Amino acid sequence: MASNFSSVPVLDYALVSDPKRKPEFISQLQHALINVGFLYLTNPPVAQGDVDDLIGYIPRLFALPQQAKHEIRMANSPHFLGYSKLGAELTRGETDHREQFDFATPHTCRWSPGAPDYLRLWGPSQWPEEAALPGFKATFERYLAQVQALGYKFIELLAEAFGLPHDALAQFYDSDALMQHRAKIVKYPVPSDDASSDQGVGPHYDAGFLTFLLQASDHPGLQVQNLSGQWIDAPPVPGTFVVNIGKALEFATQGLARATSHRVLSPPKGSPTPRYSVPFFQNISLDTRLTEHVLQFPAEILQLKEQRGAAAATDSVNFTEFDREPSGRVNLIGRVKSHPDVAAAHYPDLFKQIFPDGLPAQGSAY
Ligand SMILES: O=C(O)CCC(=O)C(=O)O
Ligand SMILES: [Fe+2]
Repeated sequence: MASNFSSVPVLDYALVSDPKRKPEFISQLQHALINVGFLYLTNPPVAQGDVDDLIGYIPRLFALPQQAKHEIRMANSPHFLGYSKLGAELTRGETDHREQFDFATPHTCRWSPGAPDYLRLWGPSQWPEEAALPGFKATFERYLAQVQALGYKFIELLAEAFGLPHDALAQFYDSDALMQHRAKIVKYPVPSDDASSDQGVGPHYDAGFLTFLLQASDHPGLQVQNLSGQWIDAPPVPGTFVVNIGKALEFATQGLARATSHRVLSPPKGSPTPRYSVPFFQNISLDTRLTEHVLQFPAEILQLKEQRGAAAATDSVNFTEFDREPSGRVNLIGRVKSHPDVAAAHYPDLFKQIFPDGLPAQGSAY
């Protein structure tokens, strides 16, 4: 195996704006995309003041009275946006030990009766009452807009790293107003002394194009699976994002950009504080069928993939339907599996297809 990795590479975004050093960045990016599928980004173009403000809000968000969180529960939302209480989510059929709020960039739902179900996947966020957490919504929206802009820029850099014109992947997006990207604010609580599982979130791949993860406390726990199947730590590094590749981008780049399996372990028993994180998931247009967009890569770039070698078999959640179905449908199926109770309320037909025996015993709290 030519290119196994034992740590996650660190790339400095400041190089991008220095014409002399940008080629260095592009070459490091090419290596990280093809061989690792994860990287740390230092000096990201997101105001540190906004990041710090967001980090300050997170414990207060989770400390809202249970009733205030219940009012914005995900079960209210056909868009799978809102609050999920501890243990409400499944990965590989196992309960994840995390509490979370799903928010998204602004979007007006385009669905109308008779249109495909998957157009309902995007719509407005549910925000806590302004008086309960003054300034939180504005801060988080400011943060999301900056990470969204970074995401589009990063896709251009990725195209360059793969020898394509910088706008080669623009075909996967609609205009800004028609797009929606999603971010979660997550709390991994310290397990109680008698807890049997340390699954914060089980081994999985992300679904979309790129994920930009802010590790918002100093707890390690994120682990990334290398080519031989070992779990490599990706601990928090202040001032950085962890960037990784989703299955849709892997498919769109013919496997050049590697989607890498990862998981999060709960904080150790007895820790004084929980772990917090904010993953931002960059989506592609809901209507895109990936098989209809074949990118033409230079032969010497495609060769780099052959040199990488194959990844060991993994039992992480996979997304096999990508090639045939519109991306919105692939995503909707993923959401139904993760949040069956929300699906039962809003997508009863699809729910019955996927869970013919009804709600699983766990993961049905909201
Ligand atoms: O919380 C983290 O550090 C990572 C979360 C993650 O991988 C996910 O939600 O997809
Ligand atoms: Fe993930």
